[in-house]
Amino acid sequence: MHISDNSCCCSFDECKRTSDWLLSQTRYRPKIAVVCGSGLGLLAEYLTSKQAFRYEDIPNFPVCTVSGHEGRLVFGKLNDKSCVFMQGRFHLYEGYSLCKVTFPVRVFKLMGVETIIVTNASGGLCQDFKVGDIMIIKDHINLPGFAGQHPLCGPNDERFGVRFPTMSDAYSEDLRKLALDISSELGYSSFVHEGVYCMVCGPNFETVAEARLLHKLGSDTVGMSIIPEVTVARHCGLRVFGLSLITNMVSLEYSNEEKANHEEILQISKMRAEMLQKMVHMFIARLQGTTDGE
Ligand SMILES: O=P(O)(O)O[C@@H]1C[C@H](O)[C@@H](CO)O1
Ligand code: HPA
Repeated sequence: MHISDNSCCCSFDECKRTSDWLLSQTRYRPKIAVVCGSGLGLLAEYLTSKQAFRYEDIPNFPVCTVSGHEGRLVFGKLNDKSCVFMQGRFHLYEGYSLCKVTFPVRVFKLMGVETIIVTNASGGLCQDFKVGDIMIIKDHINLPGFAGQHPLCGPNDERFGVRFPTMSDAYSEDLRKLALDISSELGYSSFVHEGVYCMVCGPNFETVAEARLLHKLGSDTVGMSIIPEVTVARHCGLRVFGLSLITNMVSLEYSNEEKANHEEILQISKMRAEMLQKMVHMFIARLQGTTDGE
């Protein structure tokens, strides 16, 4: 029998080695981490007193291979709070194992991070959504997980979390409520929704039949990321908040001439980055229990 073993590259000791290296290179001790999705690296722009590391310079870190993902880890301050932003993430379709895809989450945990904010670009399936809308992730459908592509497969290391973690409360209700309040204060309520995100492996965009299936399953949006990160974050006890930008509407009809493409997705992300930025910044400012000394 084949037993997948993640201990090769993402064991506790490997994560600790990277975490110790980062702690030795920066005086920041962030309690908040933000993962920037496709074209959303601008979210880190307003950090003050920035200190950035290229992924290739960080021991054990994977590197980004997709455009719109800069590949930099940026530490800095937002509203007097230390934060670390990942400008670029890793995807299963790039050929990385899911333990590599989620490696930074465990490194953050060992560095003392308590809350992780994940963002991404996704295709809209819910017919009430429009391109440019923002979805607060309420729940998810882990399709690769159903098919055995799961970041927690293999021996479980209890130092990170339990063998059988619960996922029914993956996206903190308090944090979702906070984000809804902020959207209303910013006047964004007409284009901010709550919904269910579904992950596919990619890299191809969905066929019409697949899109119809995902819609029928209860997915409001579909994308190629976030869920492995969220699963590993919950496994090791981090609080999770997720935002997905609807960069395209997925075709549910054969007659639809519009086809999703990565360049347009990046264009929409850039156009809406400022609004996401405002939401994320206000959100961080209001996060309880994240004040720090450094
Ligand atoms: O990292 P995210 O999920 O934002 O990236 C999305 C999914 C694909 O990587 C890419 C498709 O354009 O954008
Ligand atoms: N499908 C899958 N992933 C995506 C999409 C999509 O339509 N848009 C952005 N990421």
